[in-house]
Amino acid sequence: MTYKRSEKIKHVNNFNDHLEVITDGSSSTLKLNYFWLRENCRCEKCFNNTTNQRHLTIIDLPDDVKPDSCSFNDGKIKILWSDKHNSIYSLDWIIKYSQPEILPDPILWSGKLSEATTITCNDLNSKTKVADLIRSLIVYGVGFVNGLEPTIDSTEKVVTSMFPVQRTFFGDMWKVEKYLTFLDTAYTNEFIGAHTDNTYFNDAAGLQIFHVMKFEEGGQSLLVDGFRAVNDVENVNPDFVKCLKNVKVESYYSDETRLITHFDSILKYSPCNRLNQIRYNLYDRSPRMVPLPAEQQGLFYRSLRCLARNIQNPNGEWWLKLEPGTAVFINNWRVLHGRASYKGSRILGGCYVSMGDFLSKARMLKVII
Ligand SMILES: C[N+](C)(C)CCCC[C@H](N)C(=O)O
Ligand SMILES: O=C(O)CCC(=O)C(=O)O
Repeated sequence: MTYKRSEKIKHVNNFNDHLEVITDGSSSTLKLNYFWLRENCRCEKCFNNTTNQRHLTIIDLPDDVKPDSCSFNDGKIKILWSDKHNSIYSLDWIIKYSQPEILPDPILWSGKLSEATTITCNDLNSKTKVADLIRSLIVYGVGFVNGLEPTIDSTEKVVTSMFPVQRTFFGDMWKVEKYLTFLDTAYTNEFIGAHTDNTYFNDAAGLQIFHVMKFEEGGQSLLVDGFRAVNDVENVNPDFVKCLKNVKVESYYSDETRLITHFDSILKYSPCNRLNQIRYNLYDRSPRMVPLPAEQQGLFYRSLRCLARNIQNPNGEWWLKLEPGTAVFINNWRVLHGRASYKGSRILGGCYVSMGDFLSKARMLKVII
């Protein structure tokens, strides 16, 4: 049930451990736990309105706190609590924090995606245009910015006009050629199949920005909607999706100076059980399968192979040629990327942006409310 903002209160009823608020904008009822209301009092004694942090801690309050009296008018609910504290709550605040954040719904795609938003460098001063790019990254997982100079500086300027760059051991802005600066296929001229990055980090980058600044032959880019592939697996066998959601696999990066590993599931879901992230990288997956018992590894491999077949389904692949001057922005929690092998010189610039910083910008521009 999604409540609209600026609804009106029709009734308020007190129950043993919660308040029920009936509004004129929706058929159902808001059920508000008394302790939740009391510990979220926004008066200056309970809450620091400068730092947006609570003053009180939950053990400061009696377990059985409940209203001695309760009234409402003009979109506000006033409560005198049994601990003799007075609180005032706005209905808009209650509605905002009584339901999940509202994001644009994802739209699954296969093959060439003409609906992805493209903006130009000149659009970066427009909140509306930047919001369009961000919306495309939530709805489709892909967006483009063109009009760049074919340089790292120009790429950095475009990205940092919207988001801070996420630093990893690869650096802040990276420049990728066929020299093994790091021990990864990306730093060769070989084919790379569809994958998401950073499965060996706890916090996989939310965005990956690629700008092919120079190329000679080959090196086309591949994009695949990971959420579409998961949907296809669900249609084959829901138990495979459940397995990929529950089994945690180890990924790793190893070179002479570092060994980075991280255990996590390939599919991760939001608290509302919506697919929130795919962490799929067959290249960086570690041989270590424990603690998964050997007798359960058969189901895991059947599940992963089903996902791999759907990811590698040619009908779902979008092959595109990134030209110097155009940067592709990829939602690395949803869309997989890869590239064809190439000959001669090729220079790829880019960077990561954390999912936290991306979603924060989306909230500031009201793409998420
Ligand atoms: C993007 N950049 C070239 C810096 C990293 C390339 C390494 C990607 C790594 N296999 C991963 O999946 O995280
Ligand atoms: O070279 C490319 O276009 C992409 C390389 C890649 O897959 C990566 O850096 O994760």
